Amino acid sequence: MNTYDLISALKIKQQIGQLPNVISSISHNSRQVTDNSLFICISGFTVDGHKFVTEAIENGATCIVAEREIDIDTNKAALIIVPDTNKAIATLAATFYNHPSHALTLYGVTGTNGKTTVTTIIKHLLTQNGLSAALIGTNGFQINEDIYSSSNNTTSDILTNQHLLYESKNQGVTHVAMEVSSHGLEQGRLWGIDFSVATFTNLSHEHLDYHGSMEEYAATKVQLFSSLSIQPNKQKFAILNRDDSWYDFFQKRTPVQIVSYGIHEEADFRATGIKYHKDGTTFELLTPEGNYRVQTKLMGEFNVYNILAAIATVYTKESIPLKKLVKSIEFTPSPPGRMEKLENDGGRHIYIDYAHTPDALTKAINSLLPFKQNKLIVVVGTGGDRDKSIRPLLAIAASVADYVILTINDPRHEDPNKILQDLEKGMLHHQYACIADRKLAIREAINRSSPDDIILIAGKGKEPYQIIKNKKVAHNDATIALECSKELFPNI
Ligand SMILES: CC(=O)N[C@H]1[C@@H](OP(=O)(O)OP(=O)(O)OC[C@H]2O[C@@H](n3ccc(=O)[nH]c3=O)[C@H](O)[C@@H]2O)O[C@H](CO)[C@@H](O)[C@@H]1O[C@H](C)C(=O)N[C@@H](C)C(=O)N[C@H](CCC(=O)O)C(=O)O
Ligand SMILES: Nc1ncnc2c1ncn2[C@@H]1O[C@H](COP(=O)(O)OP(=O)(O)OP(=O)(O)O)[C@@H](O)[C@H]1O
Repeated sequence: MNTYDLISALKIKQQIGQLPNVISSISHNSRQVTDNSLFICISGFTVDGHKFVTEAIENGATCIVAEREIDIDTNKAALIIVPDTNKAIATLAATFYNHPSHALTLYGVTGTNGKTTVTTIIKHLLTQNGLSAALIGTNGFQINEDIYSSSNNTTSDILTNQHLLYESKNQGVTHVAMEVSSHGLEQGRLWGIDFSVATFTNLSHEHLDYHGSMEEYAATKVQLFSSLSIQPNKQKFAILNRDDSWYDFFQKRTPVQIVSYGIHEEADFRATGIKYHKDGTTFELLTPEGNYRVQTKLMGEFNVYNILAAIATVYTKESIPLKKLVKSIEFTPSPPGRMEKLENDGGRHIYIDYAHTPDALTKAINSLLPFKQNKLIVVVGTGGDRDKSIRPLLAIAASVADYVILTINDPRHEDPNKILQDLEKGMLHHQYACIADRKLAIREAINRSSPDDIILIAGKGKEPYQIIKNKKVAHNDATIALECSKELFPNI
């Protein structure tokens, strides 16, 4: 792209050196810089990107955007000084990728729990009904049925987001479902992205180490809704959970039309007569356009909410008949690692789930209780170097189980024993063990179990690694559980 066009919208304090004529890519990561790149220095939580300018130039950067003067060889690269590189990167990303969200119908889903599940269902409803759709979130980037890349974050940085939207548009995609995290909103990872519909799942205790209080956390989340602008050519909607205690907070802070969903309160899309079966759930869907019987493979009340959110979102924005959407729900699979049942020869009912908040764990356990014939054993963990206040609350939620194994999801740099001690404080009974090694924790759960017991392994879902110190070490709860059950019950 022509460099002058690219930087035309920037607020520039100073320019040093001759600008290159063209820029072929933009990066904030010196390790990913290629020839004729623009490198933008971001001052992060761990390091300051200004330190990597030399490496960026060695890798081919010909233009540097920074917040202060840096000693560089101006024969190799020009330096542009701006007041705030976090703001500049949003402008550069939108300009470089030519505002792709304007050409797409973009669904943003936020809330403490359910973002991956709701976006996955939205994408499924769209593709099943003949639309070309992409998914961006914790499970990476997917266009229709093809997976293109994995993701480090639920909501990636603004450059990645604009790039993925641009790729979607280039590949003929018309609709994108995107997970929106509170960190993403707070850190401007969505600045310049134009959402058509914003959907709220729920709000409960999480990330308070980062946001400070539930009020601050809600104030961050609500930005997705308050930033929906009223436009003449794009009708926008906010889809809100009527049963969530934060409903009023959200509905007051958005300028667009609200569509509600829920189970207990009066709502535009409401589920009644919910029946939980071993292999799924059925309910009656009440809508302004009539009533429909819904049948799904997904388990638990929380998934009824997720389905309501997805149907309300897609129906409100698209003109797909509800009858067709309801039919598509029948074939919607659970996202990987979300209440995923592991078929095994040991006669145990083993579930892998991504619950890593107290609310999610309670909901996951509640979805299994109707089928409990024998013991319920729960393996639950939490992450090191993250919100410590969540730890005893997770153990309180797990205490509903007959036996609990407290373990660790991602130790990071923290002492494993400290994490276990914090978890242990919440245990409401003595039927538990603390096992820091997650593999041994899963093994112990299976070893302790009897036929017909339910084993819930919560916290990591299908994540293929554990973060130990700053390294990702290969790990897979499902593989470990299946190997252990084969080894422990070879003759069953
Ligand atoms: C605390 C936090 O949010 N950190 C995010 C932040 O990283 P950071 O500020 O630490 O970055 P840094 O390592 O200091 O680097 C600063 C700059 O130097 C650059 N750099 C760095 C090293 C180098 O050699 N060369 C170089 O150029 C980096 O590319 C960067 O531009 O910016 C990165 C890029 O956007 C994010 O990937 C990273 O998320 C980390 C991995 C993370 O764990 N974040 C969590 C807390 C998070 O964001 N979670 C949410 C919610 C998940 C949920 O739903 O529960 C999410 O959306 O994922
Ligand atoms: N609507 C919901 N309400 C409460 N808990 C839920 C809901 N949907 C899913 N869960 C629970 O939360 C776990 C994570 O679900 P999901 O991945 O859809 O949420 P998420 O918001 O995307 O999480 P994250 O952003 O941390 O990846 C599930 O495995 C399940 O235990």
